[in-house]
Amino acid sequence: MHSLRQYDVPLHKYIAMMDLQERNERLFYKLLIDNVEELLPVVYTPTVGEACQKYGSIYRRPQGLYISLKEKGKILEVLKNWPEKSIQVIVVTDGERILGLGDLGCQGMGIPVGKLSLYTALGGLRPSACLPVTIDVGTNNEQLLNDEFYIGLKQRRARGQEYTELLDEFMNAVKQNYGEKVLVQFEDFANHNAFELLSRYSSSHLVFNDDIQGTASVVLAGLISALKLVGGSLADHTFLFLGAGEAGTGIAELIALKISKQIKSPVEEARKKIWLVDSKGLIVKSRLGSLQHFKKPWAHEHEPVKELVDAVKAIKPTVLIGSSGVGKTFTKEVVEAMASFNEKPLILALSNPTSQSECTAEEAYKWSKGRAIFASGSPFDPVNYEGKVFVPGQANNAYIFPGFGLGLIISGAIRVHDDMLLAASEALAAQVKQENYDKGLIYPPFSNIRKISAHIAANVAAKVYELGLASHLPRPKNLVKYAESCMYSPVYRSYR
Ligand SMILES: O=C([O-])CC(=O)C(=O)O
Ligand SMILES: [Mg+2]
Repeated sequence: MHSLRQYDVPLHKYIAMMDLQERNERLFYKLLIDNVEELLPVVYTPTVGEACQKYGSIYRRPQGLYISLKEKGKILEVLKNWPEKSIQVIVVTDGERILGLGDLGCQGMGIPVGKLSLYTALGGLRPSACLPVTIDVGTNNEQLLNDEFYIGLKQRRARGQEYTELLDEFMNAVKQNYGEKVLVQFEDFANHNAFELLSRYSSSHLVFNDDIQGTASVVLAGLISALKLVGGSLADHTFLFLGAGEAGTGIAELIALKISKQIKSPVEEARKKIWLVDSKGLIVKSRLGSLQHFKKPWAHEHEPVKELVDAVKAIKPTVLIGSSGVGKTFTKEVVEAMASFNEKPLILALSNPTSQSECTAEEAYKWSKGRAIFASGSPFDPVNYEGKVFVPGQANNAYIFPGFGLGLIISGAIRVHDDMLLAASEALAAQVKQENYDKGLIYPPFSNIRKISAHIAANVAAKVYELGLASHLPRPKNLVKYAESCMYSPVYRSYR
């Protein structure tokens, strides 16, 4: 830590951490686990975003497995080249929508690598059981196509049948090589492919889309927990989203599912409390003809509204959620409007990295005169507003996916079910303590994350058993203890 702290530039810390991961993996994880709050922003969001943007020029040693269009027909062979044979979790991207930074092509590899480091550090999966994969189908990023240091195929993205066949071959090869209990986590695909891949493989493979489902679960946890501060039940609230992509519609769907279970009515009824704004304005019935399929369920009866601020004034949400990947969109006017009709406006600025955040923590507190309950996807430092210290929470899927994955692995789950996402949300929300609420936090601190992950894993595994989707029988009695006992710890073996 002493050497790492010599670097002022976050990217230099990132490079030093990657070098350490290569040189001494145990020490890397020991450091990360013991200093999680300090190092998470280095190996993960936001620094990993900058690392992906500059991946070609900071490249030292290869990490992860690249599968390109050129390997079509030979993917199984390529998988067999990977030195580790017993893989439990694969995180895969095609780099088309890296965080809120757009198409970074092959340089998106930083994301699977970073996510899997967290699987080990936060969730206790063995490093050797984790496989980062980047599928290289080209990039439409002109700057990268003209960059001499670009590490991927220099061609525009393959689409349609060529793309589908490559992904299909990959998914089949994965199942053939590692069996049906390997978890495949899709990460940072563009909307059109993300929804399609999840629905295509969710009935044949153990698949999980972190941006759709992981984000949904972490946000729902934050909302359940925030009810302690704002009062009422979930069904008493009105939700407005800026952004109707993977995160936005994923979160909206999970909130609706939770509300429908609470009020014992169909999910269509619950959806009426939830409104989405996309780049063309409020999603309303009159736009149905031109909406992408994943937005259609959110088209409610209302006159067209173009601007977010006007949608806020018209809908009067109690909860405002930013998930569009576009920064600085929660303007002073938007936050002030939220604060004008809410005693404690709940504002979640989820887009990553920090540059894409809808507003900063300081802005949320200042513009709401210290009344907002705020959390963001990327971390912000505590804010001193008029003598009071506010600690913003980090509503990042990193709270959920490591424990969620651990729960699937220890139970030998063969499929993911939405009820498992609800189980993860409830477990996370239950970990928020009074001392956290006192600081305005709706998430527990990351410093306890391994314990939190064990609780999430246990609740998820319990649901896997309950749904009859577990293959590891019999069910362990104490699932929290069992989850803890399965976790990898970076200790040296003792030699005599
Ligand atoms: O990586 C993160 O910090 C969260 C995430 O999945 C994304 O923004 O795509
Ligand atoms: Mg992501």
